[in-house]
Amino acid sequence: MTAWQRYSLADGGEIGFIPDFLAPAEAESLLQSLLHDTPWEQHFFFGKPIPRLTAWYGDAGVTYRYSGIQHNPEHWTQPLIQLRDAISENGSADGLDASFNSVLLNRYRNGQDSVAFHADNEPELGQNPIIASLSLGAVRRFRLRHVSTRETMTMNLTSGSLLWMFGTLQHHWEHALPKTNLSVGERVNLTFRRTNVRLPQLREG
Ligand SMILES: O=C(O)CCC(=O)C(=O)O
Ligand SMILES: [Fe+2]
Repeated sequence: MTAWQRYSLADGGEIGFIPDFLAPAEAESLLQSLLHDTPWEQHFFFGKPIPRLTAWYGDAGVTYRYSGIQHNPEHWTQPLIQLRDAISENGSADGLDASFNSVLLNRYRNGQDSVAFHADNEPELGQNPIIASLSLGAVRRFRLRHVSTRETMTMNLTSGSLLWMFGTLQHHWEHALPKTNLSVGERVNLTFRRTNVRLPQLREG
């Protein structure tokens, strides 16, 4: 595994990139098992299917809200536990205290599957979340865009690569995985996160 490529972006956004976190054969076999073994779900947004399939794994009680619906996580599988721990260790080696309690899987079936510009800024993720994003399968372009200056940065997320997002990135930058007309195969992306459990609101009086 090579060292981190580190990009410090405007206003304190930080990116770390390891192109070969997993060897090609390892990435391919993980891709095949995830495609086969994951309970993929199709979600809808205002009645329209979102252009990708998803799955959510995590510690018991770490729920995930989507379109106003509370989702319970799938139980961690052995391969996902191993991956989670190896990724945390990779973060620690570079000074990131990354202990994850959940992972969101996205499956992009072809070039028409995508994710629009957004920031991972849900309150449950905390002030400056540390997110690790592992890519498997087809190479896709990942775009970052500053929310006010519109400066952009584009990276190719290759199979087996690991992308770290941290610092103030989610405040000042959005990211997207655009559609492509190229004929591309399946891609699976895993974003490991620490999601704080929402406690019920205590009311006074
Ligand atoms: O697929 C990717 O590389 C990005 C996924 C993403 O941004 C997300 O799930 O929040
Ligand atoms: Fe995201």
